[in-house]
Amino acid sequence: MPDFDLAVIGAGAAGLSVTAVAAQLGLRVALIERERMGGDCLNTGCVPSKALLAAAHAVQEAQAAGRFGLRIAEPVVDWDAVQAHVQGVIAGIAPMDSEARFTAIGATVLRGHARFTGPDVLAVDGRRLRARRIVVAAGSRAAVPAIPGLADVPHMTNADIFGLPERPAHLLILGGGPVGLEMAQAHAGLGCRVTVVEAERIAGRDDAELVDGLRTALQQQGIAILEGAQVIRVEAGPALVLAGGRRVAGSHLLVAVGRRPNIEALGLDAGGVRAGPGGIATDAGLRSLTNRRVFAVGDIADPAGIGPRAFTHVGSYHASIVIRRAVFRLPARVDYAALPRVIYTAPELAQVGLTEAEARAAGHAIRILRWPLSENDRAQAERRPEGLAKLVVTPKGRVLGAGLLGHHAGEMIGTWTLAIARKVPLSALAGMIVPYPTLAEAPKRAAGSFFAASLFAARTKRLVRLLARLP
Ligand SMILES: Cc1cc2nc3c(=O)[nH]c(=O)nc-3n(C[C@H](O)[C@H](O)[C@H](O)COP(=O)(O)OP(=O)(O)OC[C@H]3O[C@@H](n4cnc5c(N)ncnc54)[C@H](O)[C@@H]3O)c2cc1C
Ligand SMILES: NC(=O)c1ccc[n+]([C@@H]2O[C@H](COP(=O)([O-])OP(=O)(O)OC[C@H]3O[C@@H](n4cnc5c(N)ncnc54)[C@H](O)[C@@H]3O)[C@@H](O)[C@H]2O)c1
Repeated sequence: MPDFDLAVIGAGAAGLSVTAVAAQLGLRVALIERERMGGDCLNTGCVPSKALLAAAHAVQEAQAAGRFGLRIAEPVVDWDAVQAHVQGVIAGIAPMDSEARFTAIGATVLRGHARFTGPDVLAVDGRRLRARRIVVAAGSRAAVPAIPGLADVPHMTNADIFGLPERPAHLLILGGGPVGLEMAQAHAGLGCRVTVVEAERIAGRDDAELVDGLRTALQQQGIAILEGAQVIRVEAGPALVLAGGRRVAGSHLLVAVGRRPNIEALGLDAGGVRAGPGGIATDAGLRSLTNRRVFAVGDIADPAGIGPRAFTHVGSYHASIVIRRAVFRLPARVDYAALPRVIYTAPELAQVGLTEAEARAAGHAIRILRWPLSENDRAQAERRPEGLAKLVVTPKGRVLGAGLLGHHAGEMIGTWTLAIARKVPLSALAGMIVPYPTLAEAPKRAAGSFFAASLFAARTKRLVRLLARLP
C-alpha cells in the first residue's frame, strides 16, 4: 500500500491550495517543501511587493495632498522601518501557510528536497515515499537572460530585492512587465531614482490604450521608461549598454524579464514526467501527458495548447481542477476566458478576458465601449480623473473582455470576471444598480453606451411621442 494518497511537491500558493482541500477531505497527504512555506507569493512575490507598494503609495498620497488644498510636509522615508513593515506583513500572513497549520489540518509536512525515483516514488532527502497521486507544485524562479556581462555584474531578482539594507540611489530595472512596473513605482515612491529598460513595450500583454495612460502616470511620478531598448551588454556599475551605443548607468540592477519553471532537480526522467521550457507538459486538466499518476499546478504547469500562467489565483484555480479530477474523478479542464489580472500600480491596470488586440487577432467582430474616469464623479471628487473603462463586446452585446485603468481598478474587475464567466448579457450589466458615487459606475456607463444609439433613435422617439398622446 502506498504511504500516501497524495504527495504534493512545493508549499507555495498552488501546493498549499491542493493540500488544504485534500487533507480536509481526509486523504493522507504529504506536503514537501525545501525552503520557506508559502513559496514565492508570501516571501518574495505578491505579499512583499504589495506591502512595499503600499508604503510608496502613502508617500505619493502625502506628496499629492496639495490637490485638496492641504499642505503636508515632505514625508521622510525611514528605509529600515519600511523594510520592517514589509517583513511584518509577511510575518502576519505566514501562520496561514505554516507547517503548524497544515499539520493541524491533517497533512504530513516534510521539509526537504523532493525528487522522483520512480513513477510513483519520491525521495525526500534520505526518505523514500510512495504515493497514489503526485502533484508537482514546484513553482518558478526569475529568468536571467544571457546578455553578455550580466553574469559578472551584481544584480537582483525578486528573490533578493525585498529586504535591501540600503535604499538604492538609482535602480535600473530590466523588463517592464508586472514585476518591473510594480517595483519601479514602489522604489520611485520611496525616493529612489528609477529607470525601466524594456525590450518591447511595457505591459506588453495589456491593452495599448490603457497602457498609454499607465505609462503617462508612471512618467509623471518621475520614472524613466525606455521602450524598444535592446540591451547588448551589461557593465560594472551597473550599466546597461543599449544597441546604438547609449549607456544607462545606475546604482542597482533588478532583472525582471519573466519566469523559468523549476523543473531541473525534480528527477522528472525517473518519474516518466515530460517537461519543456514552459514547464511540465499536461493535458487541459493538468494531468501529466506521460505519467497518469502525476498532476502539475501553479507556475510549473504547462497545459498543452494553453500555456503556463504565473498568478497566485491561477494556483488556487489549478488546485480546484486537480481536486475534481484526482480526488472526485470528475472531468475538469482549465479555461482562462475569465482569468483576471491586475498590475498593482497607482493607478491599477486590471484586465479580464480579451483585450481589443486579442479579440481582433482572434477574428471576432467587436464593438469597443469606453467610459473615461474624467466623466466619473467619484474620480473628480478625489481629483484622480486619469483612467478609463474599456469593454470589448460582440455586436450582439456579449462581453469578451474588460480593461480598467484607475485607482483600485482591481477591486472592480470581479463584476466583469463573473459577467464573462457566466455570460451575463450586457443589458443586465448596463441595468445593474451601482452605488453613487463610485468608480464602478464607469464600466457600467461604458456598458450602457452600447444601448444609447438605439434608445435615442428616431424610432424610439416616434414611439415615445405616440405613447405621450395616450390618456
Ligand atoms: C515580485 C512578484 C510579485 C507578484 N505579484 C503577484 C500578484 O500580485 N498577484 C498574483 O496573482 N501573482 C503574483 N505573482 C506571481 C505569484 O507569486 C506566483 O504565480 C505564485 O507564487 C506561484 O505559486 P506556485 O505555488 O506555483 O509556486 P511557488 O510559490 O514558487 O512555490 C513553489 C514551492 O516549491 C518549492 N520547491 C521547488 N522545488 C522543490 C522540490 N524539489 N522539493 C521541495 N520543494 C520544492 C519551492 O521552494 C517553493 O516554495 C508575483 C510574482 C512575483 C515574482
Ligand atoms: N500583479 C500581478 O499579478 C503580478 C505581479 C508580478 C508578477 N506577476 C506574474 O509574474 C510573471 C513574471 O513577471 P515579469 O514582469 O518578470 O515577466 P513578464 O514576462 O510578464 O514581463 C517581462 C518583460 O520583460 C521584457 N523583456 C524580456 N527580455 C528582456 C530584455 N532582455 N531586456 C529588456 N526587457 C526584456 C519583456 O518584453 C516583458 O515586457 C508575470 O507574467 C505575472 O504572471 C504577477
